Amino acid sequence: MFESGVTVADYLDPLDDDQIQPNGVDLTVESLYEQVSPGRIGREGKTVGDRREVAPEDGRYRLDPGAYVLKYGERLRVPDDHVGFVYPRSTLLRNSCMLNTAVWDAGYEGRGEGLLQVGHPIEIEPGARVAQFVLAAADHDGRYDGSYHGEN
Ligand SMILES: O=c1ccn([C@H]2C[C@H](O)[C@@H](COP(=O)(O)OP(=O)(O)OP(=O)(O)O)O2)c(=O)[nH]1
Repeated sequence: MFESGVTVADYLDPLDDDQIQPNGVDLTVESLYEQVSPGRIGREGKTVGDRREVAPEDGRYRLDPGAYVLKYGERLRVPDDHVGFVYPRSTLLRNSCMLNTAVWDAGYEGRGEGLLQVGHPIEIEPGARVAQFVLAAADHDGRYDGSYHGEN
């Protein structure tokens, strides 16, 4: 079962009431980055490549097609007995863009990141709502204790 937006709101900060949706809570864009050096995924361990922050122009990001790492504006926590998912706002899809996301583990806490893929030039304002976080009831063995715990 998925929790209601009002319940999900208990696990995010900061938050305005207009971010609370029927089935989840909207996430905003805090900052965007272009990756400038390779990362690595080994059988043991991982590294994330270096990044260059994208600067807004006249109060908005003017994004050409490409891949951008997006840092969300809200710090969130995935409570016990739950798993989190982030979905893009459909307006992104309708504008030929996509936000790629992964699983948000029980016990994770932090200001997470996603991959914004821009298929057609788009303008996005810093602080604009771009995604929605939902929480589903779930069994789990242990809690997230990886290197991204408490990030950002
Ligand atoms: O789109 C997402 C999905 C998850 N997370 C956060 C929450 C999650 O609990 C944590 C770690 O995600 P995952 O387990 O997929 O990363 P990993 O590459 O397997 O890292 P680790 O080895 O630390 O588990 O990152 C994000 O920031 N963005």
